[in-house]
Amino acid sequence: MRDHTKEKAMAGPRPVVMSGPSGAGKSTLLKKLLKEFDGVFGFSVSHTTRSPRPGEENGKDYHYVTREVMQAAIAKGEFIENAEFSGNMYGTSKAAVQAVQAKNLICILDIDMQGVKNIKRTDLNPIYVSIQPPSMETLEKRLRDRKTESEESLQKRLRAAKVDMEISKEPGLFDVLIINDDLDLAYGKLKDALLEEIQKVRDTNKS
Ligand SMILES: Nc1ncnc2c1ncn2[C@@H]1O[C@H](COP(=O)(O)OP(=O)(O)OP(=O)(O)O)[C@@H](O)[C@H]1O
Ligand SMILES: Nc1nc2c(ncn2[C@@H]2O[C@H](COP(=O)(O)O)[C@@H](O)[C@H]2O)c(=O)[nH]1
Repeated sequence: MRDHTKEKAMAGPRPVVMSGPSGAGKSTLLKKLLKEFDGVFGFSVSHTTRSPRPGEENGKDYHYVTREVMQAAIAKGEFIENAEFSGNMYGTSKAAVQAVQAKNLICILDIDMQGVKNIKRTDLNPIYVSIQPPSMETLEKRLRDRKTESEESLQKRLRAAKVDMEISKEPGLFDVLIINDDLDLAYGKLKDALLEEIQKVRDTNKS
């Protein structure tokens, strides 16, 4: 069967992969982008086996599924990438990316470091953006203040963050590395990095 993900990836605007430690501020920044650039960006809704947090919506923030359902879908080849993070499964389905690309929008993927490495093996050809916290201390404070994690989950995320912060320094792994200290400054840098792609979508939509 033909893989339409590949055809669409080549035809439309380049997707954007946002990665970085849990708590660095990826969701905060991408939500600002989606709000300011309505009709330019679309979010790739991942699947996860973790439970929804208060305020999260099934089908909007994630597709919340059981491990059995997710494993079966992976076995059927429905996922571009998948990973185990902090005791749960996460993955990007082909359908999630296609849904955004079919609307000719810039597809944003919020994925962990394993996801980045796996996407590198595909021909999705995204712009790779790493969002990093100013320090481990700030990251821990942000995660604690967010009040979404148990102590066990928090410790797992902090351990993963240390590894992520080291690997993200690897030359050539990311196109853009943003330290999210002051939110407005970080958001400005993110917009600057994506300006060319944003303009392309706007030009296409005008014509
Ligand atoms: N520049 C900033 N200054 C202060 N607080 C921030 C900043 N950016 C984000 N935050 C806060 O830090 C917390 C973590 O941010 P966010 O949830 O966006 O991180 P994330 O990288 O998406 O995490 P995860 O990978 O776990 O989903 C949130 O409570 C958010 O409001
Ligand atoms: N490899 C993938 N990683 C993903 C995906 N969706 C989210 N994530 C990453 O998981 C962690 C934790 O997310 P949280 O919502 O539980 O805080 C975070 O680093 C996300 O970037 C995915 O589809 N694939």
